[in-house]
Amino acid sequence: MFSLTRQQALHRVYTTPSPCLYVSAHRSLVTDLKATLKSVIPARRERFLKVKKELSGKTFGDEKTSIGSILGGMRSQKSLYWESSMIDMDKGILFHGKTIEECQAELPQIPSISGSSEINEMVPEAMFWFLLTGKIPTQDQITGLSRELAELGELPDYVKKTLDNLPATLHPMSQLSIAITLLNNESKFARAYEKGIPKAEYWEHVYDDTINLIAKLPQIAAKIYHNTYKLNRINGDKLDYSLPGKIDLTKDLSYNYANMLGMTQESANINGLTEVQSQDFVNLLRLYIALHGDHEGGNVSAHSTHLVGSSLADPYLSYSAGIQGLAGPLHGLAAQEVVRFVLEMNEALTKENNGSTQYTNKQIKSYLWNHLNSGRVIPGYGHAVLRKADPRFDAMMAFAAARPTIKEQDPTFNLVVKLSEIVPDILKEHGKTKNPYPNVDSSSGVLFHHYGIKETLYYTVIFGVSRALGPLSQLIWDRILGLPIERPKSVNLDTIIKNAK
Ligand SMILES: CC(=O)SCCNC(=O)CCNC(=O)[C@H](O)C(C)(C)COP(=O)(O)OP(=O)(O)OC[C@H]1O[C@@H](n2cnc3c(N)ncnc32)[C@H](O)[C@@H]1OP(=O)(O)O
Ligand SMILES: O=C([O-])CC(=O)C(=O)O
Repeated sequence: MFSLTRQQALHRVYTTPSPCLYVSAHRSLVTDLKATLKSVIPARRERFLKVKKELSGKTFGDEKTSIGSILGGMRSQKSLYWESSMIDMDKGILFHGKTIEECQAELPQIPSISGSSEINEMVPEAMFWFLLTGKIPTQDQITGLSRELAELGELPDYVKKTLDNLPATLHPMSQLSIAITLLNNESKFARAYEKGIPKAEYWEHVYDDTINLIAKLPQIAAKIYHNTYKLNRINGDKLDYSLPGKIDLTKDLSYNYANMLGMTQESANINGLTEVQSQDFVNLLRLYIALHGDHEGGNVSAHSTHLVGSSLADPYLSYSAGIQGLAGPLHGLAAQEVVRFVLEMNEALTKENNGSTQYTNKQIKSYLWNHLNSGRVIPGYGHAVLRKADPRFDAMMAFAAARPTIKEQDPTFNLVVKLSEIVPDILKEHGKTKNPYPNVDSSSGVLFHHYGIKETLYYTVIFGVSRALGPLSQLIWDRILGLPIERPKSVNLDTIIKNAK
């Protein structure tokens, strides 16, 4: 008698449409594309979820890949080569095997001007040098690199003009990706490729483009901030697009970024910071940009940069793709979402308390439950790889702890700290999140907020200035090592079912 193999039986179970779905698809009067799509969704969704539920634990044929991984964002699948950093799910990020504390102790810092803040931080230039070479740079090497970046920092006119003409309503991250894409006009790699250079020479041009891009990011970012939020209207309708501070060739990248934002004593000092506060803000940028530079290869921004670069698109186009991935709320945009969430919660609970900010933990918990029950995530919590509090979160908190006035004077900061004590237990009780602890995005925006950068939608742009460090250093290595175009195989549900083992 004809008998089905186990594979065929499985295939039949998952491919026979349920009678009611069959009927409803027949009955619908399909008149346009969207309606047609709508009519096929229920059966296809039901089948997908059934396969996901029942076959996730199985492997695809004789391969090690689990079906859960194919259908679930390739979580924990080892399929990318990345040298500069690796996440240990309990220890957090290790840069060439070194913890954040070790990097802070070993990487060069830039001493503050005397009379100002005594606490200094590692600088992004040193982190970039370390990520790219695996070697700890000397102070002199860093001074030289800072100078080189400062000399390349000025934007070409066409980039400035394009940024000046973008609508202020355009999200700062979209502006950032546009400006980076425009710089493809400068690409030495694209020009050299057009001429036809040997593969062994690719990396040198990718290196030059990378340095040029990293150098220009602070001015792009400062311009986006001023164009979007701080434009001065003069003479009625004439707009002043100039930045409140310039690039100082003797200074490091973070100082120059702060200067162009107008946050130093030497610039317009737009928020009226004291000398110590503006030194601290520069140090905040140094720490933040160094810390956020790399988080192994699988995160969306790093992976997008690597993927697009694998087609031999130049570093500008590749990193612009990375920026677009960073702009998603489950990734870098969480930096803005956290502060928005905290401010909205504060407003709602203050209102509920008839104008008093002395609301209770019980009220906070109930607010969090309402938020979760409405199907939304709590921004700044959870992680795809980490299974403990993000050590970058701890490092940012340590920055704040070393400056006691932050805690003494800033209720928003204190609310973020309070949430970090309350949310993990709520998420554990909620029972879905694999990591209920705060990630790096919980801590960063609120510190920028503290120094007067209150425009929440801007925070991820600062992330974008940083994230260039790791993915672009890996891109240089991709070309040194001649890595091929990335092209994994995709499979449809029928094939998955047929091959489930
Ligand atoms: C720099 C960075 O990118 S750090 C991450 C920044 N992003 C955020 O802070 C946004 C909030 N966090 C999240 O959405 C997630 O934790 C992510 C995107 C970071 C990781 O996603 P995943 O690896 O899929 O997490 P995980 O496996 O724990 O998810 C399981 C379930 O818990 C839910 N979950 C995860 N984190 C949270 C959270 N913070 N709040 C509520 N629910 C959550 C997921 O949405 C998922 O629900 P589902 O089964 O209904 O789809
Ligand atoms: O690693 C991730 O998936 C997200 C993250 O924290 C980062 O990219 O910094």
